Amino acid sequence: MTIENFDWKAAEAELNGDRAEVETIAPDEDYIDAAAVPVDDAEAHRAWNAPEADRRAPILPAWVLSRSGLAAELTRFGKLVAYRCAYHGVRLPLYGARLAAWSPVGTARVVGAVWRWASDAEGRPIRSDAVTAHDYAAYQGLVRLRDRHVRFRGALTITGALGLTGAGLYLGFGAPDPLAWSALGGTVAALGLAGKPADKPLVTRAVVKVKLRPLTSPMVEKALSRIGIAALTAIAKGGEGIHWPEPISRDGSGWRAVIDLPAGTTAVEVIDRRDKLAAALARPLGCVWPEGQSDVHPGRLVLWVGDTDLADAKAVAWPLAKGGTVDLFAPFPLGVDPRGKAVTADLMYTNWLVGSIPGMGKTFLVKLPVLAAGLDARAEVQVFELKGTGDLAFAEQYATRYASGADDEEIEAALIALRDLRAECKRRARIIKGLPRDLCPENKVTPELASRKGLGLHPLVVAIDECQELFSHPEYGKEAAELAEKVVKLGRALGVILLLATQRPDKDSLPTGVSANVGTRACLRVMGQVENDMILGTSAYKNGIRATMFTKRDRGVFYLVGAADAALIVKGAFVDGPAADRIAARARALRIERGTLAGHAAGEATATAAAPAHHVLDDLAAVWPGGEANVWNTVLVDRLAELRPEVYGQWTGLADTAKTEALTAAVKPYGLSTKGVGRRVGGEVVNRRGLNRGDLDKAREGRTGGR
Ligand SMILES: Nc1ncnc2c1ncn2[C@@H]1O[C@H](COP(=O)(O)OP(=O)(O)OP(=O)(O)O)[C@@H](O)[C@H]1O
Repeated sequence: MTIENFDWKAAEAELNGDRAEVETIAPDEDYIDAAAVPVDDAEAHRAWNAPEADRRAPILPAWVLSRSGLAAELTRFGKLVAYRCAYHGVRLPLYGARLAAWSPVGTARVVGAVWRWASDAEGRPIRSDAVTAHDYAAYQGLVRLRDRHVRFRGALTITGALGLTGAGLYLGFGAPDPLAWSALGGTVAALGLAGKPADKPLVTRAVVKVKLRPLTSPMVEKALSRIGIAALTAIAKGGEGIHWPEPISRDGSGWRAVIDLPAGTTAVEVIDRRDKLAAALARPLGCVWPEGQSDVHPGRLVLWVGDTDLADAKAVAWPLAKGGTVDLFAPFPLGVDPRGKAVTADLMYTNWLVGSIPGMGKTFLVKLPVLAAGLDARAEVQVFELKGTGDLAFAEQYATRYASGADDEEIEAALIALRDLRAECKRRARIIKGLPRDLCPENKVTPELASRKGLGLHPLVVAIDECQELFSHPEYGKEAAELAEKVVKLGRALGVILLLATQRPDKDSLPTGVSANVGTRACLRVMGQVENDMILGTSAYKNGIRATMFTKRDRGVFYLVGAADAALIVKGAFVDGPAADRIAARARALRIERGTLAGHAAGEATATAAAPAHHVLDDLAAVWPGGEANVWNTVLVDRLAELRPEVYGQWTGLADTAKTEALTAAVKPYGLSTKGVGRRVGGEVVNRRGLNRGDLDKAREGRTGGR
């Protein structure tokens, strides 16, 4: 059966098992095709056991669950109260003057009201009626009633007046000043209020409420039909409509609408016209955030419309600014999404790339992982800020290497660091290879291995801000690019993390081998597709992940790719200079306590030449003569000197006893001690101090004393 003459009613009846009479339409002769296959197979429909997928709505809105969301609401309320107090506070003299001006009228009104009450004025019309009706008996009764009222009320009024006069005299002549003035102020205010003209307000309004309308489906449909996408424009003319898989709901400080666009229209097309959508919804651009949900299908659009412009939102506080430490093997806080929900990111097992045009908050963003690494006492941090403004100078307090400047000297320091990083990667790879499977099941650094002092597998985070200065350097650029690519590819699993930030993401300034292999990408505002894809990854732009849509006002706002399954829009936490210094001081204290403050932070000169990373225990294992259980120290010292003359060469000139003592002292901090080892030399047994291979292996596994 072809699509055109498919009988839905018949098929539905058949699917429902109804045996109703169904009229069959004979297919047009022209369409008869012996080999035709039914497009909609009722049998297959019936047999298909569709998997059930529950979509559960959250029990509580996301902002209630997020500390930052809640804090944002409370702060907004607090600020409103403070603003109102300030607004009315400065107008108090004006309000006082108004009350004073109205108080004579108020006095007249109060006196008049009391007079009318005391003289029983309200009974006057009834008494007049009795006179007019010549009803003398009723009149006499009313007059008696009036006389009783007047006597009683008159007495009360006179007593009240005397009381007030007495109080006035006391306040005027005997009372303490504050009481007298308060009473005067209160009386004038009360009389002023009594005399206030009905059409004149005492206070002017501090906050004129602009009532935002909730987001409704007709509003969204109308807006979508006006953004210039043919299939959406056709909705208004009766074309295929959009579908609503979920009701429009409150989400954080905004509305969230989930929309299935007409068949063949993608969310990316709408994202591309975000400005037009904002105009059609009559909301500021920073309030309108369309996103795709490509894991469902490319036509699924999630439209979030905030109450306030993200660019106007207050700077986001960093939860670790006031206290706390970080475990780099768990995510650390980075900022909030447009809904106010906290966003976290990982630093372990993933390298970072941050990019944007100048002045959008790149360095502020780099601060966060650098500070987070600082707050993990195990981590070693190296910082190279190649702009020379000292934006990351806080890290000097705990970084083992630090350089700030755009001159060859600083650029070379970064290159040397990369060389050392490659050597460090090799060393770590060798150590990890040598570790037993149960200690290192996945051939990568685990939190336990990173915490073991002495193994040298601690997290090593190296940040290079304005890395384009290094990669585009005529002399060092090529080597740096090769090294960075190797480190990015190999270091991840070994706990060596590279954090690169650039304001010029093109292929000369950011080697493609590096940009293609980075796991976490953050892109603040960029101007074009090429830069966007350089930072966020190939096809990001095509898939609607476009940092080009951020405006000049969106400082600190970025697309984050790689931290979660989907790309996220994030407003980064804001840590200013003094706050960064305070956090860095905490990072330094953590290292002092752990005994790992070293390098630049400890006042040591930063390595200017590539000093290969090494460890005496690893070196001993490397030079150990094959098949020997016990080896003399003297033999080992000679072999070590051959392996690393620059380190152990100083021992070669020593006498045998001195050599033995030097090695004994060098291994002692790691719990390894020498013992007597007998060897037959020229037919005689010679006893000297030496090491045992089993002891060495044990010491390598659980050694202490280093980082
Ligand atoms: N998360 C943020 N929230 C609010 N404002 C921010 C945020 N991050 C940065 N800014 C603002 O943006 C300005 C520029 O930031 P930053 O110096 O990090 O820019 P940059 O991209 O590194 O610039 P350049 O490339 O010139 O160094 C800062 O002075 C700050 O006021």
